[in-house]
Amino acid sequence: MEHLSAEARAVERTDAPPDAVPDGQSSVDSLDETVLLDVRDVTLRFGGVTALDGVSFDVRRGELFAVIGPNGAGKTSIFNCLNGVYRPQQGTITLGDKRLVGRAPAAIAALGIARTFQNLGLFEHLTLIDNLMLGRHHLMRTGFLTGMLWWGRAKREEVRHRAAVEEIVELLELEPYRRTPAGLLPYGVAKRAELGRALAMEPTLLLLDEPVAGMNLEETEDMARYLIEVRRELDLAMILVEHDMRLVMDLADRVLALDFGVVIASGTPDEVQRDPKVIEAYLGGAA
Ligand SMILES: Nc1ncnc2c1ncn2[C@@H]1O[C@H](COP(=O)(O)OP(=O)(O)OP(=O)(O)O)[C@@H](O)[C@H]1O
Repeated sequence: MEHLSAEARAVERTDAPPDAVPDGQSSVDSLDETVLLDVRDVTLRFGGVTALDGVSFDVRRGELFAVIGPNGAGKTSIFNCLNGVYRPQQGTITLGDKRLVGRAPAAIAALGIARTFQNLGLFEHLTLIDNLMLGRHHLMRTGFLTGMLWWGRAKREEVRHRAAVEEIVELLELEPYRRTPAGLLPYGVAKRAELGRALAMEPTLLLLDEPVAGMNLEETEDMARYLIEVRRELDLAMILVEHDMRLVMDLADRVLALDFGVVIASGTPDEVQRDPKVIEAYLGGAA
């Protein structure tokens, strides 16, 4: 299984476009300047529909980067290009020194991109712990046959993976639900378990697809707290697609706004929030 070294995960960019580094913004200034993900000029068409039209952006190591836009703007299409489900007709996507376009979803997951799903990617009949263990499947080296032949090694590997899963359970305060089948988890907890499943993959880049969709205010605030905690504890970058503007503005370091597959603004949350094009397209002139 191919894994990136810490060095290979990130390449120094010296040709960042001027709008990629906004001036005088403390939250951005404190970020690692090293680019982890570079998306250049990506165009994706479905017949006559252009879902993404020359989209470019980059995500730095440890950054929480948000993508916003009205329905049909192209947010999900970006995620599907990043994880190999869609293949753009034009453009490049680079993670560290690895080009992603043309790779299969499993190969991209093995390079360190994990994703949470809006409608939950959990196996309902499996316990929370087993769902998290499955998240680590691609990290496990012992297959059934080698497990039979080298029982001691398989056991040691299982112990190591269970310990890693328990750390995630602790981080996300999921202890009371360890043995609960995923299908019986309360909604807010299931969304957190979904985050845990993705974290169990030990990603370098986590794609968060509407992590607070359908949540009440209390659950949303809880999730925000866990995302902050994950960020503090784990060395990973996140791309957040979310309709909850308060969450985006509170958590994101930088925001990219799309409309009809075109980038209409990018910068700090404040800059994007104030951008007239965003107000018109996304907030319908209400702000
Ligand atoms: N598989 C597909 N086949 C045809 N058209 C598609 C497909 N996937 C997306 N599109 C089109 O591409 C455009 C962008 O869709 P996308 O789902 O990426 O938007 P979105 O910003 O995620 O929207 P939402 O907020 O509603 O989830 C839309 O016009 C959509 O109809």
